[in-house]
Order: sequence, then C-alpha cells, then structure tokens
Amino acid sequence: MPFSNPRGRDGRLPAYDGLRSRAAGSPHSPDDPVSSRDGAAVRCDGLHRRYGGGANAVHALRGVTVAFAPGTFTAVMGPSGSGKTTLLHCVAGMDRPTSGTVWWDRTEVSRLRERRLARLRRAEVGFVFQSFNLMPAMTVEQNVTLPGRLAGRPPGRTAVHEALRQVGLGGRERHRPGQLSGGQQQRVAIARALVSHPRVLFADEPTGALDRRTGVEILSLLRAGVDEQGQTCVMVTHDAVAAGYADRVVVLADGVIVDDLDRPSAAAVSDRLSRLGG
Ligand SMILES: Nc1ncnc2c1ncn2[C@@H]1O[C@H](COP(=O)(O)OP(=O)(O)OP(=O)(O)O)[C@@H](O)[C@H]1O
Repeated sequence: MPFSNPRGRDGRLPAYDGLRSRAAGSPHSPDDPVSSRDGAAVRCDGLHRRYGGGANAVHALRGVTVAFAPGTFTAVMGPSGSGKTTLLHCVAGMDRPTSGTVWWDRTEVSRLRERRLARLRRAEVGFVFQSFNLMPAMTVEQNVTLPGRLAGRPPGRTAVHEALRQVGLGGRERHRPGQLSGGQQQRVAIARALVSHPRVLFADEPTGALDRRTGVEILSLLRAGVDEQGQTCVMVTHDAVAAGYADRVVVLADGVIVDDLDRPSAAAVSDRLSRLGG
C-alpha cells in the first residue's frame, strides 16, 4: 500500500503527540542506551534457517549478520520469499535458527531452552503483526496485559491506562477488539507491545491491513516511540514510503543481506527493490 512521503521539505518527519510523555520513564531512553557486547540492542551472527530437508529443503536464511543499535528504526525489505519474516522471527526468539547466533544484550538467546526463552521473550520483546493478533473475547485492557500476565510480570493498571492513552485509546479499556476499527486494533497491539518497555519492538507489515491514512498514523506512532522514548524498532515492510519512516533500510534477497541503506529516499529504495524484482 503506498503512502505519501512522510518527510517534509526539510527532511523531517511530522510530529505525533502519542507516546511523548513516556520518554522520561523508559529504561531504554536515548540517555540510557541498552548496553551489549558491541552496543547493539539485538544482533545476529551468521544466521541460517533451513525449512525441511533433502531435495525439498528451503534455505530461507543463508548467513545473515546484522545488528540493531538502540534507539533506531530499521526497515527490512526485499522481494517476496527473500526471508524477511524468517529473519524477524529468528531475531525475536519466535523461531530457532538452524545455525548462527542471536544476542539480546549479553544473552545468547539462540542457546536458551524453550521455557526460559519464552519467559525472556515476553519480557524483552514486543511484536506487532499485520493481522493485529488480539484475543477477540478479551477486553482491550486484558489484551494489553496478556503477555505480562503470561510472563508472570503483569503490568500495573496505571501503566496499562497510560500506554492506551499514549496510543490515543484512553477510555477504551473495556471495549472488545470487534468494537474497534482496524487502526484502533493495531494501536491496541502497539500498546500491548510497548507496555513492558521492550528491548526491541518488532513489527511485521504493521500497516499491511490498513488504509493509507491509518497506516501513516501507525508509522508515526512507531517513529514517535523511537524519537521520544529511545525505543528500538525493526519493521518488515514491502512499501518504500513506509520505509521512509525508518533510519535505515536492510535489503534481503534469497536469504542474504544485499544492501544496508542509511536514510535512503523512497525513490532510492523503490529503485533498489525493482532491480531485485521485488
Ligand atoms: N514454515 C515454513 N516451512 C517451509 N518453508 C517456509 C516456511 N516459512 C517460510 N518458508 C519459506 O522460506 C522462504 C522465506 O520465507 P519468508 O516468509 O521469510 O519470506 P518473506 O520475505 O517474509 O516473504 P513475503 O514478503 O512474501 O512475506 C520462502 O521460500 C518460504 O516459502
């Protein structure tokens, strides 16, 4: 879905009011960067992911090494089937690489046993999906608290209300997802992802199911989280202009990184992708 160019003539992104007031309380604010072996919030080294075996094996990732610095917004792009979602799932601890390592700060998560990984993932990683993935029978408030409750660290009521207020949904705590628009549901998903102040927010095509205007609101919200809270965000997208909200664009093709672009224009991204056939 195409979006209008988010940057003004001065190259700046439009301001968004959401999330601003949480900056001071964030454990990952720009003044307090997450420390790690090399300063990265999350990194992976030599990541391979093979699905199946023998003649039917699919090599989705073929040696990906990439690090995401704290307080930055990265877009992951590439043709369909290039391994974007697989990379996101492996780095977010939702899938196991066949070989290679994934680090969150000083913890090598690719070595952790399932239970410990699940607990750490719920506490340290936020995930926003294209299809929102809310529980329809639960209220908005219950949806936002669910990952924390599963991790044994339920967020306080004040934190939940504050997170909802910051995504523009104050007063909707008792609504069910079915009573909200698509954009509002994605805002609930963002509040759910951010309420625990995750090390990294991963988003897989977060605007893919939304109209253009609503998509821009969601991208602005993600951008504001980076600018105002020092949130680290990694987003898979097919849209070059959506990628314009990011600081950096990592381009995948056939399971390897073929480009790593610093604040490219939408035109430069489109050109790179069209040369890849994406
Ligand atoms: N569970 C699976 N079993 C087998 N093959 C898979 C599985 N998941 C992904 N693949 C394959 O791995 C490759 C990479 O898939 P992936 O979904 O990561 O690509 P993508 O770049 O995110 O694609 P798209 O843009 O179409 O969503 C594809 O060839 C895909 O068919």
